[in-house]
Amino acid sequence: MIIGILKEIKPQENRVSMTPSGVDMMKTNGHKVYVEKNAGLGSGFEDHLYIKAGAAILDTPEEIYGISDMVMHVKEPQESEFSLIKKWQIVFTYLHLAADKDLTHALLKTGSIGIAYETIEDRNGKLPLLAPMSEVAGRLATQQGAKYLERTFGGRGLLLGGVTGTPPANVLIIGGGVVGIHAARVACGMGANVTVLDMNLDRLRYLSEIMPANCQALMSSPALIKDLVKTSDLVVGAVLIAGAKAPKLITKQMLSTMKKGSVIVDVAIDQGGCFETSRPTTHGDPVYEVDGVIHYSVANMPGAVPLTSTIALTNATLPYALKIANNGWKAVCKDHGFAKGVNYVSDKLVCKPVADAFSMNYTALESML
Ligand SMILES: NC(=O)C1=CN([C@@H]2O[C@H](COP(=O)(O)OP(=O)(O)OC[C@H]3O[C@@H](n4cnc5c(N)ncnc54)[C@H](O)[C@@H]3O)[C@@H](O)[C@H]2O)C=CC1
Ligand SMILES: CC(=O)C(=O)O
Repeated sequence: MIIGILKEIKPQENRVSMTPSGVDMMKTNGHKVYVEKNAGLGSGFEDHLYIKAGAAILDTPEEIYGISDMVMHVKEPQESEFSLIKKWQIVFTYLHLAADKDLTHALLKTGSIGIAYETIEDRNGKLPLLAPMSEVAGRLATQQGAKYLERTFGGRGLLLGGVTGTPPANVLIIGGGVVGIHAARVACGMGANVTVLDMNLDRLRYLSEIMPANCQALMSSPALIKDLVKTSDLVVGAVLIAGAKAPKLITKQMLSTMKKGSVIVDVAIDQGGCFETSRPTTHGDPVYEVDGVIHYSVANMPGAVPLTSTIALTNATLPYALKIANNGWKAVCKDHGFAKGVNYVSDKLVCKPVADAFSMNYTALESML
């Protein structure tokens, strides 16, 4: 198979979808890899490393799209790329379609096959290609929250852990999955008073067993969220219903009861955000204020730390890319977890949560195989 590695063009996105060692692995398996010029630069991989591993470098995205059977990205294709995507080309990347109707329509028009990292499941129903970036984003959520609580960044002027004789900050984390646990670990390590909410009793039991004493894990409910936001200094939104638009858990009215200068970090913004007042921001302009509450809602948080994120991401994506290249996407769909990653085939939406998000027609993937 011919695989094309595109340079990310989303603002301040410095990750890349394959490392030179991934190229080497593809080559060993008999595949050809083309890498767009300088695609790996932001992650510390110069073109000569890709050439040494066996890739050829092409100057433009036009050339990469033109020659490849499968293109790989980190983030969703941007508007300038829609006309370059070929019919029946495999587009393997994060797509987050449920958050973006225009993107969904644009990709369906290309006639390509969209396989989303974030909806592929493993045999335990977990999301192995989302997890590494959720680990990064969870840790960053607390790091960014702590920063924006500083007075010079517009916050209340509170140190997350406090110091001797002063109270720590109250951190509320809604969603105790991968993002949630990593956000909680960092906040606990910094000495904050942490509450994690989830709907899944098994997950709450696990969190209660392994988290330190300054973390309590509670059953999520609208009433409890309404109550807790009033005393929270930092709130992290970390819920997910796989593939679907995020539920809105903090309304504008609830926001108005929060302390001025408190911070909310909506990590779930890539699925539309779980706070009513959230809108996507960028690393260049990451925050805005509503009712005196600082909102941080960058949709590609791991892009801030590409040296860590690229390695973590490609460790997870490469085995799947290799399976697609070795067997073809249809054969890999015999694995039901992988099949969940296929979001659209030509002009048909085959991911039900995405179809539901926009009341669009859903086609069962089986009928396309
Ligand atoms: N902004 C960014 O750069 C990034 C965003 N994300 C996003 O972060 C979100 C969370 O991802 P993960 O932690 O990997 O998902 P996950 O599936 O590991 O965890 C989600 C948790 O939310 C819980 N949940 C669902 N509804 C809830 C509710 N109403 N109240 C409380 N908990 C609820 C689930 O039980 C689950 O434990 C996703 O939207 C993901 O796409 C992930 C990585 C980077
Ligand atoms: C998960 C995702 O969309 C990201 O890492 O940017």
